[in-house]
Amino acid sequence: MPNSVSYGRPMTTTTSHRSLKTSSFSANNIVEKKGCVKPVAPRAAAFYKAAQRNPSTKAGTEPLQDLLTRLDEQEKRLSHLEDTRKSALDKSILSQDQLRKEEQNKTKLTEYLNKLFEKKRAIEANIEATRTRIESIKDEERILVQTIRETTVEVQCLKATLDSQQCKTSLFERESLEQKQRMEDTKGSIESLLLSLEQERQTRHQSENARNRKMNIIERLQADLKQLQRELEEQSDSIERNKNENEKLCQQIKDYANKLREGEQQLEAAQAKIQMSNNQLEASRQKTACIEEELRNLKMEKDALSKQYEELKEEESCMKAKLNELLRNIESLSEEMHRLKSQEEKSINDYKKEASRLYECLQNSMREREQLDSNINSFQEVSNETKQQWEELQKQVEDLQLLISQKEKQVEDEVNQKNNLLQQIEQAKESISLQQVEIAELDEQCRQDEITRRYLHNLVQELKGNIRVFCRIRPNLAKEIESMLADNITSEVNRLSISSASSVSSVTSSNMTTEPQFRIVSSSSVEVVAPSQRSFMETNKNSKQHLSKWSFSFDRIFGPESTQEEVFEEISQLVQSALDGYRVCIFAYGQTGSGKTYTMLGGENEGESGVIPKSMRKIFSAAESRHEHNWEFHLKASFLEIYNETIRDLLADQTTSIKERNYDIKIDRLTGATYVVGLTVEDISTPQQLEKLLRKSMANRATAATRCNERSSRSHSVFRLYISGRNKETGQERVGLLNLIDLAGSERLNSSGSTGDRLRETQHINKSLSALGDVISSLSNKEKYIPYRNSKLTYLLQDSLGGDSKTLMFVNISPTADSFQETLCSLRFAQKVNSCQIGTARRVAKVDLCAGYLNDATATSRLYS
Ligand SMILES: Nc1ncnc2c1ncn2[C@@H]1O[C@H](COP(=O)(O)OP(=O)(O)OP(=O)(O)O)[C@@H](O)[C@H]1O
Repeated sequence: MPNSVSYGRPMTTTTSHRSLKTSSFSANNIVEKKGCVKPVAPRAAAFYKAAQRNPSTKAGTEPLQDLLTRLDEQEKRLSHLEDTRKSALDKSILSQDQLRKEEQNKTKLTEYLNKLFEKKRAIEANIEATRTRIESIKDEERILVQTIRETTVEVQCLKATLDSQQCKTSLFERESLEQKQRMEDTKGSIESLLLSLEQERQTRHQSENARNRKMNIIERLQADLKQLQRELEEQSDSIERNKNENEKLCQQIKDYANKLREGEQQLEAAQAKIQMSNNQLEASRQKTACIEEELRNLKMEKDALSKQYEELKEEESCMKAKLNELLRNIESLSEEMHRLKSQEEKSINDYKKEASRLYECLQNSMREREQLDSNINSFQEVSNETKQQWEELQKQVEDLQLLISQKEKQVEDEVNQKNNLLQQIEQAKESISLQQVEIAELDEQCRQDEITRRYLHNLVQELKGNIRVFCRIRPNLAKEIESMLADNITSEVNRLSISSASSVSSVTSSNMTTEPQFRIVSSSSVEVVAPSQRSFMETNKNSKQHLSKWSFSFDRIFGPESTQEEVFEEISQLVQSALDGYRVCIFAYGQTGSGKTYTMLGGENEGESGVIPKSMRKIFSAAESRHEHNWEFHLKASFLEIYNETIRDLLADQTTSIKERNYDIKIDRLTGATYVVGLTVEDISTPQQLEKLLRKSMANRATAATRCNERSSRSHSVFRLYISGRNKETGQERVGLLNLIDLAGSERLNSSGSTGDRLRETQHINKSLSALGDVISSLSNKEKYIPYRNSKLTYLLQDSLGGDSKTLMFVNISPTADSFQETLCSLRFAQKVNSCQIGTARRVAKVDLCAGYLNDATATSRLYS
């Protein structure tokens, strides 16, 4: 036996231990490949016994014993290691068996994979075959598409034929329309109708022939269409067959795909098994690793075993590599399988798409066919309609013939009626011409009347004198009556009995010692009775004027009971004369509170409107009535205030610049017309516009209060209305000017008690009023120089105060005792004015160029155009 050991000669004690160690190491070296080791412990025991038997060695027994014990221990350890090695070897054998089994499995798997490859190859072959089939189907499809295209072309040709046919039909329709038109033309006369009917019949005959020819063409076309329909049906059958084949192929592809799916499943199962073997291999690897760990502890003693184990390991790694290669192969295979599968799916999808496209083509061709069918139907309908229309036309022709005969009758009747009407019109014309002559005569009479009226009016004016004075006594105001009662003055004002204009009347008072008394003797004269001598002397100590009675004569006296209407009635002719081209000036003169503004503008209540609004209404209505006689009037107005000899524009927007503006008065040298530079002159075409203008001017009037009254009473307000008229018929032109002036209060300086600014105001007022008196007196005296320039007021009214103009002055009287002295002054001033004779009024007409008044291109156009 190779594992038997020969120890030779016995060793010395000193070297025995090392020898033993060496022997023990050598024993390790004699481990055979199969793992068989000879036991050495019994030999140590024998050696130990022999040593005990030998007395010479007795002294050295104890260390030997120790050695032997250790040797025994070593031997035990060795045997233990031997056992471990054996078990490891067994395990290794076991793992080798497992590996072998795995190898077998692998070979089986390889075989299985080979089978799978074969299957795959078969599937590939099948796919290839399917592809070739698909190709052939595609070819068939191409042919089919070609056929469809050809069919489409044919259908298009057919459509074109149909279109041409439709064109022909429309031509036919047009022809029919033309015929209709011609038939309508024949309505003019029966002869032409009969002629055209004859033509129509011929045309109809021709068109019937044409229609028959067209019908033959249509029938031929219909036969062609039927033939095409049959071909289309055949093609659709072949398409249907192709479709069935396609479906079958789809089914086969589906089966192949199922088989492929099964193969994949099997492959997956094999992969799962490989995975299990891998797991087992991994487990055995772990166990081997454990053994390696143990062996590593004994690596010095178990080199041989390690070597063998290394060899095993190498083998294992080889196996692993093989296994990995196998796995890789499997993976590549599965990838290939996937790729093939995706390719397959793609080709299936492509095929499906192609099939759906083919199906769509089929649908389209079907639709086109339906369209063609419907076109044929519509064409048939159209031809039927044309037939119907033709019949209707024939019927209409008959109806028209009937209608024409009826119309002829109607025309005859109408001609008779027309002749009758013409006769009537002739008669009417004659009567109209007679009436026109009458109207012309009447118009002429009217014109003559108007001329006479104007002549008479002017004659009256001249007789009355061109400056006239009206006196107006206002009634006592409520507050005045109250204050008189409070002062225990028994006023008999309420019992005033003022006679009418014709009868003598008196304004009496029960207490004659305090109250003035107005006694209106006639419509043109008034007596003023002074208050008591005592009270009069008290207030006017230095005055020698203590007469108890004064008589005054004016053109007209208006008592307290006189209404605004009565007053205006008296002046309306004067106002109206402005429309006839006269310059008219109406003043209101009197002390503050005497009723000037009431007379000129009016009171606060309705129905109390004064001269200005009433004049405007009169002018508007007169202009309207003259419109019938071809007169057209154009009105413009300005409104200004003269305060402290300064002009203020009452129609201007009261901005600072305008307020502080110094307006200059200019005279147009050619016409003699006065105008204020920069003054607002507004067009007026309605009474409403005038009302608006008056409201604006009132709002603009200064309102600084004085002890006597408001500032408005301390300024002169001048309203000017520029009138230009033209007769459209005769071409006559007239320009008139109406000045309506509310003068400032005429009270004397001491009575107003003014000082400072108020004193200056009063001085200015007195100056301007005396300037007015001077101008009137100069005019009356026919002086060479008329002092117009002494005040702004007279300067402004220069063109309206003079020989050519008409002037009226209201002298307004307050009935209170306090105002007696002022009343007297006012009456005296008015008396003076009334005694003046300032010439004959003259109408201003544009044709009257010699007068040169208001005819220049500058001032006149500014004011009147
Ligand atoms: N005829 C009249 N009938 C009724 N009331 C009148 C009449 N005349 C004037 N009055 C009233 O007398 C008052 C003073 O009149 P008004 O303001 O017209 O005087 P005036 O002379 O214009 O004064 P001023 O110079 O301050 O403008 C007003 O309340 C007015 O209504």
